[in-house]
Amino acid sequence: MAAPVVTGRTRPTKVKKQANVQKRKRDDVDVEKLEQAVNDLDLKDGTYKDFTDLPLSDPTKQGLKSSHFAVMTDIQAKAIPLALKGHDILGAAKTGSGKTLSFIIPVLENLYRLQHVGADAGLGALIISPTRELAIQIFDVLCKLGRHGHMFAAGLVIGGKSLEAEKQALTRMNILVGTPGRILQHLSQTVSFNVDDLKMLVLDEADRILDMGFQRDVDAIIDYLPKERQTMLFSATQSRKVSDLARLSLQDPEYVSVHAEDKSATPTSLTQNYLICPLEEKLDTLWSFIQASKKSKILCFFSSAKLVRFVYESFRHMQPGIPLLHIHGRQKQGARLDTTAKFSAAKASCLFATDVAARGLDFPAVDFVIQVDCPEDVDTYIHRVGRTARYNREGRGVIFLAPSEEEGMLQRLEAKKVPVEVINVRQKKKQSIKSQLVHMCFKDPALKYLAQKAFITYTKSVYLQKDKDIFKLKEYDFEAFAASLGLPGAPKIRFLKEDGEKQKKQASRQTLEVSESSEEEESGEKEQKVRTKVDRMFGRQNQDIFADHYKNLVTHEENNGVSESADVLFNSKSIAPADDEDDFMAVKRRIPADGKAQDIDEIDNEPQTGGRVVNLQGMSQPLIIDSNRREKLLKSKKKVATLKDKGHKLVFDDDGNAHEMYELEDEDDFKAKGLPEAQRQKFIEEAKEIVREADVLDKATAKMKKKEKLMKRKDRERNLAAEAEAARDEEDDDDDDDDRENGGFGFGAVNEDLLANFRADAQFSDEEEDGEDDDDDHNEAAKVKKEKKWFQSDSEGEEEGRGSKKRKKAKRSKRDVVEPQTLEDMESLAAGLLD
Ligand SMILES: Nc1ncnc2c1ncn2[C@@H]1O[C@H](COP(=O)(O)OP(=O)(O)OP(=O)(O)O)[C@@H](O)[C@H]1O
Repeated sequence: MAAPVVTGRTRPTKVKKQANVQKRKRDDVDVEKLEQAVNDLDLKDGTYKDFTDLPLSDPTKQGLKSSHFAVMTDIQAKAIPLALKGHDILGAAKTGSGKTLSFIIPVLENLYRLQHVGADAGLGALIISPTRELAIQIFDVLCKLGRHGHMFAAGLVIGGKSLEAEKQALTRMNILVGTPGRILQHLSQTVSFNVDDLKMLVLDEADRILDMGFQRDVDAIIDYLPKERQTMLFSATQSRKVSDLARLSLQDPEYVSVHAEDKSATPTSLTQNYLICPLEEKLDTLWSFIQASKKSKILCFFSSAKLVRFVYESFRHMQPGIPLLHIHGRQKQGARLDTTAKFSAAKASCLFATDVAARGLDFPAVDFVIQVDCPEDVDTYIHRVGRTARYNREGRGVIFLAPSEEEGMLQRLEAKKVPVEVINVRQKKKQSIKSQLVHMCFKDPALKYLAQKAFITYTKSVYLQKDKDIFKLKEYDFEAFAASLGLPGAPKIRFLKEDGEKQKKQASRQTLEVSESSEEEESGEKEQKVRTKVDRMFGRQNQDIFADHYKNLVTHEENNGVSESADVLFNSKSIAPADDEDDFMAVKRRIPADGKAQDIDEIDNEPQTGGRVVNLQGMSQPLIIDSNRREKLLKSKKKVATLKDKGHKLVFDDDGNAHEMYELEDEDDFKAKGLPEAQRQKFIEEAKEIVREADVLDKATAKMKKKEKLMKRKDRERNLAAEAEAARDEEDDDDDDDDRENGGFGFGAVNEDLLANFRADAQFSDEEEDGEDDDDDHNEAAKVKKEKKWFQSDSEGEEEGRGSKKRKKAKRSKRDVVEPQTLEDMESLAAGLLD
């Protein structure tokens, strides 16, 4: 049977038609037997230990064998028999305990027994994963197991790939693995994507897929699916929320929780520690740890992508002696896949990651999981730390806890049966990298910018954390933290809602405003302005490393004394120190619709309306810009350019003084020159005189040139004529008889005609010169052309040759004429030559 066909990474197998037919017949018999065996399955605990004990199809058995899966794990032994019988399942088991096979095997087997195969059958099973990497991993396991004879077409749909290519392949799919967003996109956009016959729905990391982040997508997906289906949910942190069960229309689900009675919610082979580490010492500690474990495979978790990037970039600069990698959700798909592949293959490496790598990923042989930033909850902790100590391997997890986080986090861990032991850092081995980070940030503005962003996103993440017993914003020393990142000072963060209750309600991105203007905050300006996307961008940008485009814009406005325009346009809080002297992006004045200028302070105290009138210097009309238009305006480079002053040219005098290109004359001098009309007349007369003189000179020069040209031409002509004559003389003497035999077609005849040709040419040239000065090269080329033509037209040449003999003889006498000395000589010579 064919291995699954996949989109993106296709693994087609060509199976001969006949073999297929025979196989199908065998399968039919197989299916009947299997169906019977499945019905007879004993669901008592501990009945089945090995995969061979289960009634599985031959292709699946082969797949398991070739992957060296023999003994089932607890979750597999419990969940697979139930799933084979068609039960809905809520599966919970520790990380790394083999949950993937617990749903892959039933998917293959149940569809196999239903003979839900081929393009006509449509989609039979849908497996949803919260991340692309996990979807790929599941798909790989599916392919591994299915490639030994299963005929299903299986596909992988994750973001970051060609939607069109996926659309084409989707119609043929029997099993589909994907992320919620992409699956929903296909369900709503791909007309031929048929899910009416779906038999199985699987949610891996179900608690994550069912949480707030994916709620809308998942609910929409469920709406497309038939209600009659088997549904399986798996996670290491499975919940039995009634609401979730209702959402998914589970029917009498079996709750399979194999480790519920265990002392620990984490694998027993996992050693877990925590160390108390103030925020400002985190990077020193991490660096020292990496230095001490250069031969290990380490996975470090951070709370934000910016922090991951900053630590990766800065540590890389310091050459830690171990390959560094980083992964976060903002990377491109290719880079993410590349990183996961590299880290999987590496023996010793350190991967900095966000929670995008926290769930489900099965990196082989990870030695350490370091949670540099405290996770949002214990479930996240369990998933993160579960990247090590997988399937009976040993592993170690270490979490860095700030002093204020210790108590709350330990309580939460204990409540969820996660045993962690405190450890201390050996101070002797601890290295400080603060000065190096300061140096790097000073030298490299991009790194400094990253550090600022890292600081801001970290602070933001702490602010947005729901569990305020762990994350106590006021307990952190943010100044020291900023210094530890190499920053000269902490970028100021303004939290609009300080009240704890309100924080919870309003814990969304919009409630957090970031500004580096400390003065502004201290002044307690409470007014909330409508902030556009651009405003926020400007608010966040580090002015030192603004994109060039914006830098130019700002510089230009400043240079032209319209610094207020930038600020008004962007409506941003000043991110420069609010020093009156330094008016970078500080609003000086705004002109309201009635045209009366007002101080900015007055305006700021007024309630904001949608529109605003701005007078930009260098513009003839006051410009009315409402916030919508302003945003549009800013998106268009062309329009922004129209707001800029066009600039003006300066000329420098001999002393190096700059002047306007067209400067007004001194008034007295101007008056002394008389009335404008008289001045104009005088100017015209003077100009006329200059033109007249120039004209005479031009004419004389033109005449001389013409004569010179003529002389040259005549000279050439005379020389040629002389040569032709000499040649003829020779032939006249020696080859008269030969000429006659050849019908007069010999070199003599040719030269004779050539001469005639030159004559004609000379005449032609003269005529041309009367018209306009012609290019010498052109004439020369024309001559060569005519020569060629001559040599080719035999009869013409013969005739002309004979006719011109007399003329030639007459001119032979003039051959020895004295070299012309003057123009008159030349002209008379030319006249003679031309008859
Ligand atoms: N029966 C088995 N025999 C041998 N190895 C197995 C078996 N089942 C699973 N494994 C291996 O155990 C590892 C972990 O399996 P899997 O990724 O399915 O765990 P999981 O429970 O899904 O973990 P997580 O909760 O982190 O997603 C894999 O490398 C897998 O190949």
